[in-house]
Amino acid sequence: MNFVEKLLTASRRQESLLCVGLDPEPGRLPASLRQEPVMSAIVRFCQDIIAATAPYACAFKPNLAFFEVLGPAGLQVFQEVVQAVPAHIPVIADAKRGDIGNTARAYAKTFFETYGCDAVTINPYMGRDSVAPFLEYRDKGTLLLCRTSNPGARDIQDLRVQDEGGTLRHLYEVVAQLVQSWNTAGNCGLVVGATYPEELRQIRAICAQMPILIPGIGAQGGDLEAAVQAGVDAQGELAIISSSRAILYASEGEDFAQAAAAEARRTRDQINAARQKKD
Ligand SMILES: O=C(O)c1cc(=O)[nH]c(=O)n1[C@@H]1O[C@H](COP(=O)(O)O)[C@@H](O)[C@H]1O
Repeated sequence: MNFVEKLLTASRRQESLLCVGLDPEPGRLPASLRQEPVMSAIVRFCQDIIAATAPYACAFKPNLAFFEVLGPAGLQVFQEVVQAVPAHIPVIADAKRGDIGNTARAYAKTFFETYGCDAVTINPYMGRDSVAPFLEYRDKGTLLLCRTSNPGARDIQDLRVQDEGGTLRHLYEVVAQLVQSWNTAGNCGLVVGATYPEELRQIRAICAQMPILIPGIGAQGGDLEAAVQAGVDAQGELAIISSSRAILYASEGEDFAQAAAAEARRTRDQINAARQKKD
């Protein structure tokens, strides 16, 4: 089963477009976990969050920064967290890598083979040959940054450049067009912030059948309904609406897992309501 099939299967089974982001911060763990050594505390925190929110999630997205910051043992923690995700739910490694060919090959092997992730976020800035080693893994997903959720996204991604046909377009539109042409194996996706629904709508029009990872709801304040309606495909699927802090830290007390489950369920239901409204 390739990434898109696995994503659609999980999404339909769970009736969910919600991706739970795993961005664990030691300072925000509940008091009881803060008594434990930090590595085991983070593993336990993520395991409990995964178990509590899995019924409402179509994917999990651990962000490497929050594991790498822990030092050498952080990658062991990352591995344990990836392994805690139920086998039927895809894991998206949020790594935002991008480098020359042999380095990219090592990154691809790291995320797809060493850690067994289903997809990885990649920065397309270095071009086709830097992405090619990821695309060789036909059953895995390569999700390319297109129009990110942060305010500075416009600094570079909104520049007007000529596309292959000589038409002036925003750089993010040209990225979407290029990724569409790289998608011969059906294993590409895009990353577009929920904070920019109009840009998301334009990108969905260019890449009608590609999965789009959409972070920026919750803590970043993106308009959930607008993002869902702009981001889904014609069938109301293939949008991966991601939220990290709003779910992870729904409660900083001992009831953190129940609170995360309640927030995940509420978000999943809001997303589904927005999907239905679009019909
Ligand atoms: O690639 C990403 O996931 C990503 C792209 C983007 O444009 N904006 C964005 O916030 N992200 C990631 O999505 C997560 C958002 O976290 P919350 O704002 O806590 O929901 C973080 O891990 C970000 O690194």
